[in-house]
Amino acid sequence: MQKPMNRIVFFENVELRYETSAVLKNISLQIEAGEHCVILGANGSGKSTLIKLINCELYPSYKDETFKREILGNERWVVSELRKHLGVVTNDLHTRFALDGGYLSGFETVLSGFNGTLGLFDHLEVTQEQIEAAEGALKRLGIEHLRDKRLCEMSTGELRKCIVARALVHPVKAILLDEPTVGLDIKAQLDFIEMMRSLARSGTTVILVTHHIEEVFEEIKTAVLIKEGTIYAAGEKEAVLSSANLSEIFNTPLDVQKLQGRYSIHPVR
Ligand SMILES: Nc1ncnc2c1ncn2[C@@H]1O[C@H](COP(=O)(O)OP(=O)(O)OP(=O)(O)O)[C@@H](O)[C@H]1O
Repeated sequence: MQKPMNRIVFFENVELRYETSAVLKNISLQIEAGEHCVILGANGSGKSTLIKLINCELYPSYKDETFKREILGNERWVVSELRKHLGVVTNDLHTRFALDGGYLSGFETVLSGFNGTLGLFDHLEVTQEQIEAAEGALKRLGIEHLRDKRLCEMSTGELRKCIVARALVHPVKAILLDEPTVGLDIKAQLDFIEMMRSLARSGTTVILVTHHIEEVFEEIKTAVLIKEGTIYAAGEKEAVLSSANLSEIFNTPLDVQKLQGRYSIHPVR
C-alpha cells in the first residue's frame, strides 16, 4: 500500500558507487512536499547522480542498518508508476529528443510522457483523457502555439518547455529539474524562471539543480550544497547560501549578495 506522499525525499546514509569509487557518501536528506529546493555544487560533485537516485534511475550501492531511502513515502517503486507522481527534466532527455525526435510535434512530445517513450507508437493506445491532459500541460506552460510545430523547427527554449510539459502530463507531486536553463538565452532563461515560479505556486514541489545562483527564485526556501559527493550544508537558503559556504564548495573566494530577493555571486579579488 502506498503511504502519503507528503515527504518527497527521505534519505539516511545513502551511498552510491560507480564501479569501485563512491560518488555519493553519507547522504541524509529530507525534502517535504511544497519545500521548493535548490541543489548547488561544483562540476562533478554529484548533483546529477543525486537526481538519478531520487528519480530511481540509479540505486544505492550499499546499505547498512542506518540506511533509509524513501521517495514519495515509499521504499520501492515501479518506475513507470513513480513517473506519474514525479516529473523529471534533464539535459540528457532534451538531447535525446533534439537528436532523435525532430519529426515529433510539440503535442506528440508532450503526449509521449504517458508512456515515457520517445514519440508515439501504434501499439500504445492514446485515450481521450490523455489527449486532454496533454493539451492541458501545453496550456499550463503557455505553449499552445508549439502544439503543431516540429521539434526540429524549435529553439532550445521552446523544446525545453515541451520537455517540461511532457513531465507534467501526469498531475505530478514534484518535478526534478537538472540544469534546465543550459543553452537558453537571457530572455528564455528569465521566462523559464517565471515558469518554474508559477509551477511552484501551483503546488508542484520544484527541486532545481543549477549552477546559477541568480536562478534561486523567491519560492525556493531550501538550499542543499554538495561537495565531493557529500552534503556540505542543507537548510534554509538564507543561512546556507552564504559567501563562506559557497567559497568552500566552489573552492574559490566568493561574495554572495542578495538584492530585492535575487541572489548574485561575485569573485573576491
Ligand atoms: N556513468 C558513470 N560512470 C562512472 N563515473 C561517473 C558516471 N557518471 C558520473 N560519474 C562520476 O560521478 C561524479 C559525479 O558526477 P555527476 O554527474 O553527478 O556530477 P555533477 O555534480 O552533476 O556535475 P556537473 O555539474 O558537471 O554536471 C563525477 O566524478 C563523474 O565523473
